Amino acid sequence: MAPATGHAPAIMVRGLGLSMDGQRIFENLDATFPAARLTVLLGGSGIGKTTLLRLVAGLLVPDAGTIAADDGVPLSGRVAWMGQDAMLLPWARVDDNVMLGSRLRGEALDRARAHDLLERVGLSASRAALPSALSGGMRQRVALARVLYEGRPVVLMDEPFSALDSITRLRMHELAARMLAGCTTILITHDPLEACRMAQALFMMGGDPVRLSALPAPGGVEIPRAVDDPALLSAQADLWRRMLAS
Ligand SMILES: Nc1ncnc2c1ncn2[C@@H]1O[C@H](COP(=O)(O)OP(=O)(O)OP(=O)(O)O)[C@@H](O)[C@H]1O
Repeated sequence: MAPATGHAPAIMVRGLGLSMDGQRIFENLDATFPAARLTVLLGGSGIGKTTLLRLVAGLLVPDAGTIAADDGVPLSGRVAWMGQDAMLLPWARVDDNVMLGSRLRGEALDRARAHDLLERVGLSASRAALPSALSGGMRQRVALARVLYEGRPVVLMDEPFSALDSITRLRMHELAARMLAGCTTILITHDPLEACRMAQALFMMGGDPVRLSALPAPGGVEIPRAVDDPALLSAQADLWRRMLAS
């Protein structure tokens, strides 16, 4: 099964300006998120990472500037979102949670696709369960299946694995990297290991006004990288130094 439908565009942010409650968040911010790659976005707490993702998702409207796909087609309707909280409906079964988007849009439910995705995330046996019967890691796997069910070429992930234990997190990296191949993905994380395992492009957000600085990703587009890869370990140490210095 293809991981996503539609062309995965590059996303271009140009001259972005935003203030909220009298506080300037962005001023003349530029960034380019490459097509069909997983971009990791790092940066200190409160710098504006989630706000940038919300702007890309169309959940917020900027005061100035543009956010556009490089193919000229509007981003609207081409974006899926996954956050730290799985945000499952507690009264709906796992498979119904995966198909929630179809139900909300009044479309036919693609049960076969939902079940296939649940199998791929290792949750076939739980597809009729309620979310309350699942662990945190299982809930995040349902959320991943739901994002993939949407088949959108652009996927925005706001610290999706941060609430998971470290082993489950490593497993989620395997799954997400495999299943998001071909999508234009932006992943926010505070975890240097996650950044170095997953990034095909890596940006650090910081400064006043806020800017995005490109950092070298550990090399190669094959992700996730092995936790003991020397290039990863060296990049991770470098990231820790940068984060401690910022
Ligand atoms: N709805 C809102 N109204 C007013 N200010 C907001 C709103 N949402 C966010 N902000 C402010 O915008 C700034 C950026 O917040 P944002 O959540 O984007 O940061 P972040 O980098 O994602 O932080 P963290 O890593 O802690 O999640 C913060 O100063 C925050 O207080």
